[in-house]
Amino acid sequence: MGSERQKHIRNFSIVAHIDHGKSTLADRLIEYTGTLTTREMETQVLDNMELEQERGITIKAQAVRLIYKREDGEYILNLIDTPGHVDFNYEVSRSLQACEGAILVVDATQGIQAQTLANCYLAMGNDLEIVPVINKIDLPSARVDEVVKEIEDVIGLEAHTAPKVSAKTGINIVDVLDAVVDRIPQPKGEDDAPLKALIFDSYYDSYKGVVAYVRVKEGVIHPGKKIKFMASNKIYEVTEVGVFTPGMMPVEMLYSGDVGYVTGSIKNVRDARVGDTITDAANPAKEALPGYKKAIPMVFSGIYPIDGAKYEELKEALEKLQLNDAALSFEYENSVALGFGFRCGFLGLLHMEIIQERIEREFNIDIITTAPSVIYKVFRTDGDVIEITNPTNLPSPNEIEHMEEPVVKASIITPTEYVGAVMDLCQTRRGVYINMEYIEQTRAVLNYILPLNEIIYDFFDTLKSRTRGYASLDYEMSGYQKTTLVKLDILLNSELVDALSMIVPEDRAYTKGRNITEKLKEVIPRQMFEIPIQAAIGSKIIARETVKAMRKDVLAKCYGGDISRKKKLLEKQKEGKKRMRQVGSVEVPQDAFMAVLKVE
Ligand SMILES: Nc1nc2c(ncn2[C@@H]2O[C@H](COP(=O)(O)OP(=O)(O)OP(=O)(O)O)[C@@H](O)[C@H]2O)c(=O)[nH]1
Repeated sequence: MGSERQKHIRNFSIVAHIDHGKSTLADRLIEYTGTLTTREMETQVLDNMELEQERGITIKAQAVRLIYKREDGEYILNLIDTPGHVDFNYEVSRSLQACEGAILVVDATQGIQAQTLANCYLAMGNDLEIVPVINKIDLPSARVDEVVKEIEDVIGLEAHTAPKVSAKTGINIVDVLDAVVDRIPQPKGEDDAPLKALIFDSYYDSYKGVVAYVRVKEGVIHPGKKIKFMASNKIYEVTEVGVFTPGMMPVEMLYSGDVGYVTGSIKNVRDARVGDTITDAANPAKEALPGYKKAIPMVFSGIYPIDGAKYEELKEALEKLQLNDAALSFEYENSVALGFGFRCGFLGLLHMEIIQERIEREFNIDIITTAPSVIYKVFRTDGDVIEITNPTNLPSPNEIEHMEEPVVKASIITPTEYVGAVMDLCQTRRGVYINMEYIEQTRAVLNYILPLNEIIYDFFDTLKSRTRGYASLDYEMSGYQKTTLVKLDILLNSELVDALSMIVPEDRAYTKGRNITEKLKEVIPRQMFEIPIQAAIGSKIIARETVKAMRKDVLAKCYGGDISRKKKLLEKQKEGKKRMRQVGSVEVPQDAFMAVLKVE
């Protein structure tokens, strides 16, 4: 039946479509329960990564303990924050496993959006109690009654009694706390059973070592205890356990039902993987907690240091990032054009951009990223099937029987007036229409099968611009489909640049080749000699542009003998050079590698 203590614990997450106010609501809950003073609040506390704030999205799941006092007693509410972007669905799912319930925030001006549905289904799949909360009721454009109806009709959750709040102004926030206490079940589990604690997040701290965020399901955990990580089989002694207030506050013991952290001078996060179960080394549990939905990288690209000497540094940076990011994968790769680097696997394009930015900002390494690729399956004529994430490794056409590419089931919610525009976009991206449903006659849910390759570049941006920002997108992997694909190569000054090769559908190769050569012509600066830019399939050239030779030296601009000015100019030129990479005989700017992706 659970202990007296557990009656006063609730573990919950907040899920929502992006921008529906999850972080703002979390802040209000923190503020209301007095976990932080208003001054400490300043900015949204749960989004505390610098990058995250700039992009306004929640990336890493975090936790905070709220103390809520009301007439019938004092409750410990453990709030576990979850990310809202499709790239990070895996983090949502692992956070949800640590909870008994979830608040589903729906923006009263926007209603149900694609990720409202996706996150809600994810929570339902984890058997969580879902508490809908209608947010932004302070806005004049709020349509509370309609949104209640949408939630009831589309999701099938009772929503008349849902808290109707403004996370911004604080209206009715207490209703949310009451709903959490009254509707979300208390945790179960026995303190005297063998320890089972689920790691739902972790990060590397240079003083404490790996800090594992845990939900204790059974048993207790305290400093001095020898613990075993069931997947890695590693044993450590606990040095500290604690709770999030939201800073880390050490406590004597974590009991079953608790959410907190565990440290143990763990040097390597691979020993304490997210999703693993911690047990008692002396009295181990018979089996681990059911595994998480594993994060599988979907998008791969090469990352190379601009300065080849920084290869080791780049490796260390990736290792460090991996400590905090179970979904990031990398392996050594070698490119003729770019030298030593790494083939990295990401959840999606946003994830990739975030990693790139962190390498440059936090580790101060200038990098070149090559065109992202999905995982292609190549069925060889000799009967073997291989998986390709780097176009360079594609066997020659005569060795290929056929190829398959990954596809996703995409679900797009749009106001009905943009249905035509959305269908048109999906069509040009090789989409296959499945069906369309209506939400209250004003909006439509369009379901398509789309090649993953078509949506990893700029699908989302294009969708947004074609629907004036109103459409929302969610997608899930949906297997592989047979497609006729070819490798498109780019030659600079007649030399093949392996890092610019990409795999494209055969019927798109010509257009793509033309667009890429045109784009490269724009981004490659003039040099001392003429540079032909060619696109080729095998030995067949399908497009060509030329960068004309430079006529004047930069110094020619300096009249007279103003040395300091000349110096400045040379200095500036050196700065510019840093972002360049010598590829064969040609200097290629870093953004050329990304620019080729952005071509339609
Ligand atoms: N008017 C009004 N604006 C709100 C309310 N709640 C949130 N907002 C605003 O909506 C925007 C998005 O809020 P966030 O809390 O960052 O949304 P989120 O769901 O956490 O978004 P991600 O972290 O990006 O997933 C911000 O500009 C908030 O200030 C509300 O109740 N009323």
